[in-house]
Amino acid sequence: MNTSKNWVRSLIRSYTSLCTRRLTTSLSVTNCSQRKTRRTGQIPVRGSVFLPSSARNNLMDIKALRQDVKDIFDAAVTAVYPPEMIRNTVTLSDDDSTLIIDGHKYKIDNNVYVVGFGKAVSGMARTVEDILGDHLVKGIISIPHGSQELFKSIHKDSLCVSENSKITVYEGARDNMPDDNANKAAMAILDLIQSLNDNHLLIVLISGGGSALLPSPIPPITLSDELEMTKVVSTHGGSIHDLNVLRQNIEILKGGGLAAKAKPAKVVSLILSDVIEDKLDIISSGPTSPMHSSPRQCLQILDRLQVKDKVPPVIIETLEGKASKIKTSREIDPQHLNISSFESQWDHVKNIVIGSNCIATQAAYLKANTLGYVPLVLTNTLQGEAKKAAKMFAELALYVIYCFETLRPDEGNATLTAAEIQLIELGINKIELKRIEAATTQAQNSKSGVCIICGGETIVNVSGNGVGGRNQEMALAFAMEYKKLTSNENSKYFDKFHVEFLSAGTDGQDGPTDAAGAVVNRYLIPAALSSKVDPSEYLLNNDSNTFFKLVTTDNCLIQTGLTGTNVMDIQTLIVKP
Ligand SMILES: Nc1ncnc2c1ncn2[C@@H]1O[C@H](COP(=O)(O)OP(=O)(O)OP(=O)(O)O)[C@@H](O)[C@H]1O
Ligand SMILES: O=C(O)[C@H](O)CO
Repeated sequence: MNTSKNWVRSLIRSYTSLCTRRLTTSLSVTNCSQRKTRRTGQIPVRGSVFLPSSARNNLMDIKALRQDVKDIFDAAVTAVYPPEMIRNTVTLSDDDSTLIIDGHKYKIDNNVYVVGFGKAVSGMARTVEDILGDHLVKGIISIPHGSQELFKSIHKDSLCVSENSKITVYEGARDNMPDDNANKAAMAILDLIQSLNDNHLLIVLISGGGSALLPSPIPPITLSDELEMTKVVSTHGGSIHDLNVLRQNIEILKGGGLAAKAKPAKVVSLILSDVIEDKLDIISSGPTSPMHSSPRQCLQILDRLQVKDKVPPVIIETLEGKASKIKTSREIDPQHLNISSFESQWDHVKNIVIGSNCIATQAAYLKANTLGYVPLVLTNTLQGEAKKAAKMFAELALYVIYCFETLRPDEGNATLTAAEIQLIELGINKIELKRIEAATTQAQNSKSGVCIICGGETIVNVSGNGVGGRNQEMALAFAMEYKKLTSNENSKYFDKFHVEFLSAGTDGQDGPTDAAGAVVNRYLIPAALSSKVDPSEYLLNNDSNTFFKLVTTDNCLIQTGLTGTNVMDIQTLIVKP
């Protein structure tokens, strides 16, 4: 047997043994009682982390790769910058008489109104007003507390409404929770839209965070009942989908309510999606989208989460009352459904998604291509535990390395079996594996690297008391997992590859930190360990941000500042020989 085949065999053996070991290793177990003795809540800082000398020899390559991965993320965020997206979608005809929105024409004559709610709506509103000029009669937007001041302080004035704006700005929903200010904004919006007639055009600006910024409980439910329900559902395992289905059924303006109240005015919604699969009824609870849920489904959600006795009784009574009487469009027997009358309820409305995670990852793809990589968008629906996603990315990095290595003519593809099994278990399907393999072949032929791009939103069940976010946690977990996977007798083969992994939020803020996310490579963990900093302690304590702040010579934190947009998170993995 020739030497290269021996090498492959030993690689299979060590890979398989690693897989077996991994099944019995748990990264996520946290011993809270141990940490109760810590007074500060964070692991004490033991010194800074410096790059090892092996890394310093490769410094130029490492720096270039890190810059590339950051540039790819920047390109993704820039593509969904609210003013750009609005300008790409909305134009005024040369004679100033027609507004063209996504190809649809609206005759206008000083008869346009604007309402909006969401974290990215401020910049959208500014641009719409700039385009409309005198055609805009009046507007109201509801945006997060302190955002105008914040955008000004970071010199992003184009994200703030102008000084003499006709748009009234309400700021509220501290900590993404419905509050009095947001409720006042919702009631002002309700008054405005109810005053419109069929000569009016209403532009609705919607982005993530809009649900909390537009609370409009149907009496006798009160704002505090709604707040209580929001807290209970989100702290008992309810997803944003669960929460927004409930909101659709207990609020005036959600679940299509805004579009219904604005009738007979024409309604055009410009939507920046922050949810998986861009579901219109879920983004900000779908104020201008047909509702696909019913009170009965709401009761089932509360049953599943086992919170029926924790939610204010008035909400349960309302839902039960409605469930006994009302049928939604979905519950009506299709044979008896009068399709034309259902559609006519909606023919005054157009919902247009102007920005999404898909658009952002597409821009990342183009940038990676320009930088000479072979790019691949793997998914826009990455979900689940951040640590589990990290494991998947580490396995993917290894898989790409194996593809690069086994593409050598005399080595066959035996090594892929163990890697494939592991990745399939982690949710990557065979077609995706084939796409990665094809990209690697292309990279091999063009002597470049592979760049795998993903988007979506993961979760962290925070059990520690450190400071971090889901993206920083994923980046740290990736670095640790990659180190673990490659620390065997074949490590010198893995050392022939540069691996750079970034995970960051497009809104520029990852959890309650001032970073958008983090970028890591294989030097990080050895550097930390040799500086007597144990990364696993930080990971267990959900203290990724503190950990990355220690890495002083190799800036791992992505610090964009608030970007003014929000289309979930982006991950980029580069593997280059
Ligand atoms: N110490 C921590 N380590 C890791 N993750 C954390 C930590 N503290 C909070 N998080 C996570 O941060 C998330 C909240 O952060 P963030 O505000 O960025 O998300 P969001 O509410 O989904 O808003 P958006 O969709 O606008 O990003 C929570 O899901 C929580 O799991
Ligand atoms: O506001 C909301 O409901 C979430 O951000 C999803 O759009």
